[in-house]
Formats: sequence, C-alpha cells, structure tokens
Amino acid sequence: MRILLIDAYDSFAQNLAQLLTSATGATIYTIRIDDFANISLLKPHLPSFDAVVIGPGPGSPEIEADIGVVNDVWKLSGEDILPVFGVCLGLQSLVFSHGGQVNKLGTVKHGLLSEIAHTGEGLFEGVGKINVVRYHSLHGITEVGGDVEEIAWADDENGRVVMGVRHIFKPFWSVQYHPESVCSEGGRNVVANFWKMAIDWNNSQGRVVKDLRADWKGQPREKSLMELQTSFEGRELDSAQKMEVRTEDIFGKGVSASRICEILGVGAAHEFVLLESAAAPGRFSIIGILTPGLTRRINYSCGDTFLKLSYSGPSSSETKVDLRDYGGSVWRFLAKYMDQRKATGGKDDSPFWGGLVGYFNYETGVDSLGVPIKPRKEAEGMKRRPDVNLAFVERSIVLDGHTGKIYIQTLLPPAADRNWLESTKRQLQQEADIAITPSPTPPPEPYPKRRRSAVKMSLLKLSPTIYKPDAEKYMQKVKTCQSYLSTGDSYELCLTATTKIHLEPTNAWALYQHLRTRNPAPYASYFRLSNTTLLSSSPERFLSWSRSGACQLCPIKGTVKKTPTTTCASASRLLNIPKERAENLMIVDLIRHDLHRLATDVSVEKLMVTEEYASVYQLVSVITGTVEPQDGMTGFDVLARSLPPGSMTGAPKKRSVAILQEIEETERGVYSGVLGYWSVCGAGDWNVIIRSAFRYDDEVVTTEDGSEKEVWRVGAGGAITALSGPKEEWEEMEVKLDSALGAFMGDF
Ligand SMILES: C=C(O[C@@H]1C=C(C(=O)O)C=C[C@H]1O)C(=O)O
Ligand SMILES: NC(=O)CC[C@H](N)C(=O)O
Repeated sequence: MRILLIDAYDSFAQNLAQLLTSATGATIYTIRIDDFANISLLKPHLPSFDAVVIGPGPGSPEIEADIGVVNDVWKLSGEDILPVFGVCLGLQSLVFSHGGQVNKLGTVKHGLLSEIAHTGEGLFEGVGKINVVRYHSLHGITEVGGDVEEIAWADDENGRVVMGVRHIFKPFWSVQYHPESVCSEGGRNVVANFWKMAIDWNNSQGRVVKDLRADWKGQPREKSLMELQTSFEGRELDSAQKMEVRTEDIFGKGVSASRICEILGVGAAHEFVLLESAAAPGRFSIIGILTPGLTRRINYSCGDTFLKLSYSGPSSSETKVDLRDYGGSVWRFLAKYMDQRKATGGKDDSPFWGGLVGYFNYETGVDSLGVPIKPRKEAEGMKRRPDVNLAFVERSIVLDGHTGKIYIQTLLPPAADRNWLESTKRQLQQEADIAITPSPTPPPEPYPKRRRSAVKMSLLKLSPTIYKPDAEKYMQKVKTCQSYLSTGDSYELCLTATTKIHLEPTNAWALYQHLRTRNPAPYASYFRLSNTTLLSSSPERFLSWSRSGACQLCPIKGTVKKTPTTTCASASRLLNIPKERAENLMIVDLIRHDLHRLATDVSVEKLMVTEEYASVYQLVSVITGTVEPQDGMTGFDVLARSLPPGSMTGAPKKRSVAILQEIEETERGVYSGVLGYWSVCGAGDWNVIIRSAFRYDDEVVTTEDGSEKEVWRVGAGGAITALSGPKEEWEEMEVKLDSALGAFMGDF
C-alpha cells in the first residue's frame, strides 16, 4: 500500500507522514508541490498510489508558487480520480479549487488549541469531543450550494471557522487543523477513518493500484550521507586511519576545567577549545588540545566549491579539497572524513575521545536549506570568514563533573606521543593533590581566588563602547514579522539583531571567565580557532547523539526575566500562558518533523518544563529519536539536515528563514549557529550559539584618538508570534542580550 504525500515546504510534513504510517501501515512517498512542473507530468504516476495526502504549508492556494500542482489534484476527473486528504493549506486548496474563497482570519491562530464541533460521521466517525492544534492565518469559505460541504467547525473570536470539509461525491476530505501536532487529539482516528473510506472507495470503483513506474524517482525515506557517498570516486582523504585511543585517568575532584586550561597556558594560546559544563544540567567539560603543526583545521565558506585543510598554528599552508568529489557537499565530506576515523579503546564513561570540534554558523544552515544568503560580510566591507570552523582534535582532556574523574586521552600512536600522556597526567595529578590537601576547602568554581582578582583588575579598566540596535527600528521589525504572520507565510519568526562592542585589546580568556561567572550555563565555551574567538554561555542543547544513535533535541522557547521576587512557581505561571506555550509547541512540532525525516521512535519526552538559568526562566522541551546505524545513518545526518536550529528560525523553517533574510540587515554569523563535537567514538553533542559574544581576531577599528579597538558581536532576539507585543519583544531581546553583554561590564 502506498500513499503519496505532497509537501508544500512545511516544517510539519514528516509528522503527518509518521501519523499516516502508524494509522494506515502504508508506505509514504513524499514529494514537494513543485517536483512536478504540472499535473500532466504527475498524473501518470498516480495509479501507483492508493491515496494522496496534501500537507500544510506557508502561503495561500491562490498563489501558484505556494501551491504548485495541488489545486489541480483536486480537479482530477474520471479515471484519474483517487482518494485525497488535505491538511490546512490542503483544505484551503480544496475549497478554493471548488469555487470557494480563502480569506484572512481577523485573529490568526498559530500553535493554539481549539475544541471543534463536527458531524460525528465519515472522517469524524467515533472521534468524539476533541481539542486540536491550529496553525493558520487564512480560512476557507465554501461555495453555497457547491460540491464541497462543511463537516467540522471551531467557534472563536473570528466567529464560526470551518475545520473540516468533504466533497459530496468525490473521495476528497480535508481538515483545517493539524491532526499530526503533538498536542492534537483524535488525529490517528481521523486519519484511520480517511484510510478506511479511501480503501472502500478504491474497492467500490474496482480501482487496482499499479506498481511504481520505472521512471518514478521518489524514495520512501531519505538516504544517509554515507549512502549518497557510494558513488564516490574522488581522491581518498588522508589514508583511512584505524585509531586506538589511549587514556590515563585520575581522580581530580576540586580541579576545575578553568584551572586545567590555565595550566595548559590558555591565556596565551592562539587557538584553544573548551566546551564547559559551567552549570547544571551539564556534566562533562571537554578540553581540546590544539597542537600547532599537528592538529588539522577544516574551514569552509558557503558558496565555495572547495574546503580548506590546514594545521593549527599561526602560519600554515592550506590544502584545498575539491568538494565536487563529494557531490558539492561539505556534509558528505565530513561524513566520509569521520567514517575513516573510527576509534576503539576509549573509556565507556568518557563521551569524547577526540574528533571534530567546532561550529557551523547560521549561514551554513541558511545555505543548506537552499535559501540565498542575503546579508553577507563582504557587503559590509569585511573579510570573508569561514562559515564552518572545525578542528580534528587528537589530544583531549575530559572532566566528569559528577564523579570528579579526569580523562587524559590521545589518538596519536604511542611512537608519536609517548610523553604527552604521562607528563599531562603528572601535572594534573599534582594539581589534584593540591586541591584535596589544604584544609580550607578549595575555592568554589570557577578558579582559585588569586586568579579571580587578577582577572578583576584587568576587567575593571575596560571601557567598551556598545552599539545596540535601534529600539524603534527593532519594534518596527516586530511589526513587519507580524505582517508575514497575518498573510500565512509564517507561523512564528525568530527575529534577532546584532549588538557591536568596541573594546580595547583585552585578554579573551579573562572575558570568558567573567562571562561564565556572571551567567553560568550548561553549554559554556571558550573557543578560538582560525582567527575567530567565541565566548559562550549558552543554555540550549540543539542535538546530541549517543554511540548507539539515540538522539536528543532540547529546544527552549518562552522566556521570563528573573527578578529578586521571581520563583520557579511564579515563572511557571507566567510561562504557562497560550502565547508562550504556542511559541514552544510550534518548535516542538518543527523538531519532531526534522527528526522524523531520519530517525525512528520519535517521542516528546518532556513538554514545556520550566527551567531556571542564571538570569532567566525558560520553557524547555525534550524530543528524542533513534537513528539506525545500518545504511551508515548517524546523528550527524540529523545535524546536517536540521540547521539552522528551529528555535532560531521559526516555522515553517525554509520560508521563515527567507523572510528573516529580508528583515534582518546584518548576517548572524557565529550567533545562531551550533557549536559542539562529533567524536571518533561515534557520539556527538551540539549546542545553539546564543548568549554568546564572538569576534574575528584580525578585525580592529581605529578610533578618533588613534587607538585600536577589537570588534565584538553579540546577537539576541526572540520568537515573534501574532500574540507578541513590539515593546515586550524589545525588552525580551534586551534581557537575553544583557546575559552576554555582562562579560564586557566591569561590575564585579
Ligand atoms: C534568540 C535567542 O534565544 C532563543 C529564543 C528564545 C525565546 O524566544 O524565548 C529562547 C531561547 C532561544 O532558542 C537569544 O538568546 O538570542
Ligand atoms: N498550516 C498551514 O497549512 C497554513 C496554511 C496557510 N498558509 C495559512 O496560514 O492559513
């Protein structure tokens, strides 16, 4: 049994595919509305399907680019007719193509629940009273006395809004709401009813479904990056390396990650990597030792046909890798690179044995969606910077904040690396001994007192000049976002803006220490690579995967500022309102879709739990799924196809990103990207780069008095929905901005 799902570039389509699979047992083939230029090209394939399902999507059925072949599917006649079920845009298209109208709602409904009334028959047989999730700005009005009749309704501020329709003599049904949303009731029942009616109709017509034609190109599931690589004929990378991890471990409770970094000379290091769990629920901190002349750097700028390999250190020659050997894809290159570097022998309890560490910036995600990158640095008269900035780390130190264990690890062969393991162990052991010997308990995190005062001295002298976005302009942009929400082009837009800081040359490590003390976060990081410095206090995990392929995504959406009187209970009350819940729900549904594309057993483990951070309370959800290692599928496949993070774009992702490219004037750069690792042990963990500051190390401005200043950037923003107020959004942006801006303030 086969169902053809026609996706209108929505971020919920694969949730619908999953609902269809579980309710019907059929195999789902997904195509896009414009994969076939017109209905006569699609028509020859339709006899191969038991039914068609039209998915939701941005825009309107009145606009051809938004609807593609779909209006014509509803106009099929005679022998060509087959059962069709439409969702949201699908319903609007059914109504529109049968003489009805599609109008704007006075009060749009995005991520909001309504109880619906229905006939209790046909599609709604045995469905009972249900609350359903709505994502729409438009609504259908059926033609009086026409062939399409109403079968379900919602009553709200708009009056009576049609929620379900059927064709009176053709096998066509549609719903306006989203039966596939995690918060909709009765979805499975409605889809099962459609399927039963579809099969009955096919039988009554003697319609026998044919095999797929030889020229049918669609696949029931997406291929992994490694499967796509099977035709790989290009040059091999550095010869495949079977790596053995060697580890020394010590018990080092009381030795902080910061202290170890200082022992390793972080303050003076040109390049350095620390991914630090500086607050709960973080557990492990990872230090990547970047050895000049030895550690590989991998850099890529979107639009290039090549990527650059070089060695860590101030001067290194570059090798260009022709990406055409990898289907033009940096993702396929990286999948192959890591496939050749699988390691054994590390400690089970250490999540990272060495491997890729670094970031994919926001524009990498924009590019991978096929959306043109509008604001580019070049346009601002800036140098081109890598959009992908990674290192392959051979030597690393991992601290387990729960057990106090410190793992010292190397992937280098013993002959090349005899002394490093032992000498580092000795050094850290000495520090561990000091930490446990003195009777006054070791000073609390982040680092011993003497160092804190040194940092204080240097920071007190800072005099940053801060260029914040213009408040009026930002509020105007909130309204522009809302105009796109009212036309149905987006359901939620994560608007952001960049603040620039000019600062006298300052030690970045000292700044980081200040940031992590002021705003301790589970995904803090100090990252310097390829002329870029990133100081992060991110609270948000984007995606992690285990060695066995268990994926977890933890989107945050919904923010309340902490005040001296806020408690978790009071914040929870403020967050548990329709506006905040809708913001979060939209992203949960979007992420379920991203995960359903490649993973199985997708489920929402936590839905909108209030969590406390240093300066804010947030609503957090957790979505999990598993990628099957056969076919070479890894968590990296999910990463490659899920950028930018949905919590930083809004939904539907592709259209929302394109709209944001129009509204935001500067490129986001490192902000809104993801930072993390993919280890040679097979596991990976990536966070969303927010509450962070970054700079390009060679970018300086000369002020009027002739002094040189560093240029730092901090991005901040928030989700705009129809329920947002411009002033409140500006204030929310400021709260998030302040959590990173604090690094530049000398008030400690
Ligand atoms: C846009 C930011 O944060 C994002 C937006 C949030 C929101 O709208 O509530 C919450 C967390 C992040 O996903 C930011 O920190 O700059
Ligand atoms: N979810 C959808 O399919 C939305 C349809 C249409 N773009 C609207 O906003 O009404």
